Amino acid sequence: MPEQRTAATDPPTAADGATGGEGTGGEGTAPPAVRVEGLWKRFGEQIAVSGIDLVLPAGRFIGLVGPNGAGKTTTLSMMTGLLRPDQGRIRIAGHDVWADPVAVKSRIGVLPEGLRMFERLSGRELLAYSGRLRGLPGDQVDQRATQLLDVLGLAGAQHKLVVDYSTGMRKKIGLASALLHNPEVLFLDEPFEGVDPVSAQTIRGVLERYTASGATVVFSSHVMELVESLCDWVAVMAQGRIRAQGPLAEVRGDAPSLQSAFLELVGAQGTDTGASLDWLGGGNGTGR
Ligand SMILES: Nc1ncnc2c1ncn2[C@@H]1O[C@H](COP(=O)(O)OP(=O)(O)OP(=O)(O)O)[C@@H](O)[C@H]1O
Repeated sequence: MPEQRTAATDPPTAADGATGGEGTGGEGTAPPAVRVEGLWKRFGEQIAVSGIDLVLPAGRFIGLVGPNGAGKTTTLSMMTGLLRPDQGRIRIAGHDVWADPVAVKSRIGVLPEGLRMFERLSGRELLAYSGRLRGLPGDQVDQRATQLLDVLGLAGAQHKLVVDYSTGMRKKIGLASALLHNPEVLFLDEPFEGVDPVSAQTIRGVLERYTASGATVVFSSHVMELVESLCDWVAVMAQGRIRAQGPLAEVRGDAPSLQSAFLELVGAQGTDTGASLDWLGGGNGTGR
């Protein structure tokens, strides 16, 4: 098992200008967007999340990366109040997810994995429903919904039922719904999966603009090139543990790319890349 990258696993200090004491209220000392302490989750014999600590500063574009089964979705589900931890504490912008759920839910937007939506609503009806559920006035919901549908290229499909949307369209209407109330922190589980390059570029633009205004995006992905080009902060997870966290450049270290740093951090270098599958391909007519 590789060692943790010590410099990058230390929580950021006030000197980073990124975080400070929890709700101390002083200038430049806003609480981090997310603070996780001693978080555990077990499913039967399987430990999905193994006592992790994380500090994700506000105003950053943050990537949570890790191989399949690392515990990313489980962690995001606990951060957003969708799954109760066995042990540990999570605070969003200084508010405890389980002790103060209303304060937390009003501050976050969530695009979960395998998003369940009210599929018999049209895209526009779904946004109207989400906005009203968030307590926004009707005219504001209408205005924001129109703008989001336009920007995300869904205006032409706004009256179509969500059940008839493609995978990418579902991601986009889910994102619109998560952004409608202008949350402080946006959690996205694999937001670019199934999204075409043009739509991905649009989503990217929307998210970059959103973080530039001081909001925080936390998203999970396996696609290192994407994380490297979008994020300024990353947390690397493997086997339920945090292997590294910190500014992208620090986590990447001397490695030529985030991909190489990632392989080293998760201990996947030298993994069998399929050489043992010597029967595969070649068209030699044997063993088929
Ligand atoms: N509801 C569940 N019941 C049993 N085991 C679960 C459940 N949810 C997750 N796990 C297990 O917990 C571990 C972490 O899963 P998780 O979905 O959090 O990983 P992930 O990093 O999001 O993976 P991927 O990138 O493949 O989506 C895996 O071993 C998974 O099988």
